[in-house]
Order: sequence, then structure tokens, then C-alpha cells
Amino acid sequence: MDIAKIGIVSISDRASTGVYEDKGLPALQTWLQNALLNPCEFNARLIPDEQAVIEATLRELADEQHCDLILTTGGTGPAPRDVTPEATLAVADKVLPGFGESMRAVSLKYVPTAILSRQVGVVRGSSLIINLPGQPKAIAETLDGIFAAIPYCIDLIGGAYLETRTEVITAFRPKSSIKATST
Ligand SMILES: Nc1ncnc2c1ncn2[C@@H]1O[C@H](COP(=O)(O)OP(=O)(O)OP(=O)(O)O)[C@@H](O)[C@H]1O
Ligand SMILES: Nc1nc2c(c(=O)[nH]1)N[C@H]1C(S)=C(S)[C@@H](COP(=O)(O)O)O[C@H]1N2
Repeated sequence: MDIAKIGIVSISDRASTGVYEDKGLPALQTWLQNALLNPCEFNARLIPDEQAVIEATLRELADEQHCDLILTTGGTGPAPRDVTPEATLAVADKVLPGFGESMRAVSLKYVPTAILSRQVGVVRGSSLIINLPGQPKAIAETLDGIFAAIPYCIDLIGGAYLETRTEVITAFRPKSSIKATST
């Protein structure tokens, strides 16, 4: 089975300066380890809401660490310091509007303020980058709703072949793209 290289990035002024404990990175890692059968190599970063720092972090995780998937949490709202979508779009080769649209639709089942998230999904090289809202509970809420589309997207951009625990999430691929595996 391929090793899944995954970047997880928590973007929060207060968590990154120790005002409160970061719950974003543990929530991301726990959800992914539970959902994926692949051995995972995590690259974790806890950074402030600074556009230049976010862009540099995303570039490094994509271009130097060669992450198949990079998930960010935080900084997607309308507040002046919320610049994660701007940073993500600035490093994007392609935008996949369906990710933002789907996550907002899924999230509306949980909170009416889901419409305040400007989260985006983009491709940079062979990395898929997806923004999630900053509330730690939003991580599972959104990933439960959209993760089924992620493995095939990563196939299409040349990344690792991701396999999921079907009791958590069933990856959707066209039949012709399903590989016979050891499981
Ligand atoms: N990384 C995080 N770890 C733990 N809790 C968080 C985290 N990010 C957000 N939250 C929680 O979600 C609430 C709303 O998110 P908000 O976007 O205001 O936080 P934030 O981005 O960490 O804020 P700031 O960057 O201004 O310090 C926070 O008040 C906090 O309770
Ligand atoms: N699933 C889900 N989506 C959510 C939320 C949530 O709790 N769950 N919070 C919303 C709120 S209150 C805000 S302000 C926006 C942006 O949050 P962020 O700036 O922390 O990224 O995400 C929204 N999307």
C-alpha cells in the first residue's frame, strides 16, 4: 500500500502563540488515521494568520515535502485576519470550486454560520490542498461529508493511491480506476 504523505496545518493566532491549546492538529490527525488504511506520514504545522507564512507553508508542504494531501484548519471566515483562502488561492495551479461548495452545504446541517466560511479546495502540482473551518468540531463535520471524493482526485493529480476504512468512509472511484489491493 502507498504511503500517504499528508500535510496538516492549523492556522490560528491564539493557538500558535499559546493563548489556548491547539486542537486542530490532533483533530485532523485522528480523523485521517481513523479513515485511512494507508500508512501515513504526517507533516504538522501550527502557524499564525499571516498570509505570507501560510503561502510559504503550503509551498513547502507541496513542493519540498511532496504531500499528496494538505488540510488546513482556521482562518476561512470574514474577519480581517482571516486570510487562509487568499493564501491558498495564491499558491494554486487549479481551483476545484466543488470542495468549497460541498463543505458549506454539508456544514449548513450543523450551523447556520457555515455560509461565513470562504474555504476553498485547490491543486498545486501533485498536492490537493483543502481548507477547513477553525472550529475543531468542524473538521469531522466537513471531512465526513466530502472525503469520499478525495482519493480519486489525488489519483488524477498523480498522488498516492488512498484506501479508506469503509466503516468510516467509502472512497468513490469509477470502476475502471479501482486497483486490486492486498486488503
Ligand atoms: N486551532 C484551534 N484549537 C482550538 N480551538 C480553536 C482553534 N481554532 C479555533 N478554535 C476555536 O474556535 C473558535 C472560533 O474560531 P476563530 O476562527 O475565532 O479562532 P482562531 O482562528 O483561533 O482565532 P485567532 O486566530 O483570532 O486567534 C475559537 O474561539 C476557539 O474556541
Ligand atoms: N461544519 C462547520 N462549519 C463551520 C463551522 C462549524 O462549527 N462547523 N463554523 C462556522 C463559523 S462560525 C465560521 S466564522 C466560519 C469560518 O471559521 P474560521 O474563520 O475559523 O475558519 O466557518 C463556519 N463553518
